[in-house]
Amino acid sequence: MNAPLPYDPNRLAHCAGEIIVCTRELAARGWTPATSSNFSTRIDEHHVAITVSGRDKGRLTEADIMVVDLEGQPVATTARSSAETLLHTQLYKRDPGIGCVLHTHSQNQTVASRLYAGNGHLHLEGYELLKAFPGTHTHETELDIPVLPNSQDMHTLAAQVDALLDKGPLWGYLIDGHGLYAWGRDVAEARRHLEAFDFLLSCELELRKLR
Ligand SMILES: CSC[C@@H](O)[C@@H](O)C(=O)COP(=O)(O)O
Ligand SMILES: [Zn+2]
Repeated sequence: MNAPLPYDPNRLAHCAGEIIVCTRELAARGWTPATSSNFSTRIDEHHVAITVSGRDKGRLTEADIMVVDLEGQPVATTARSSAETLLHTQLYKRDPGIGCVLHTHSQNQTVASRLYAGNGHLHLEGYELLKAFPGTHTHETELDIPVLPNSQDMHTLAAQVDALLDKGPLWGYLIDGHGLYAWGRDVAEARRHLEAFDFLLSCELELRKLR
């Protein structure tokens, strides 16, 4: 077996700090109930900092962040990474420009995923906030958020995500009864996408109630 490639511990400390701050803020909004959700950032070409499985995401410390390689294998630790590690590493592996992946279980995300699972996607158009996504300069834009069937088999989910990514650019997807994945070049961009998706979902849910 080859020795694991080294990574810069200072870069890991930086990544862990970013994950901890971002995750605490999202947890404070109630988007990570009951230890759900997982978060990662890219350390370098070969390594990713990711949350340890099962930790309370509102109370993360550096000990709750570990390193995996792009195959999702732990590096220099016996800790167990997120059960959904593959859904993070598949994105880093496919696109070197991706620097951060955020997954949350907010009520908006979960309810919307249930309502639109039958359609396979939720259609958005006419919202100013669509400009939060790269390459979008007007509210006169259409965007479909895919909704995948849930599975406990990450290879099944990852294959469906790969098929979506083969079709064109994507910044996030819902999983039925589960939550939302969103990503970006760095933590700030991934978070902008996550917040935009959640806000747009909340608008669609509210409109459905009022109609
Ligand atoms: C606590 S139920 C949620 C989990 O099954 C899972 O969906 C999740 O988001 C968190 O899993 P984790 O292994 O802690 O990363
Ligand atoms: Zn989850």
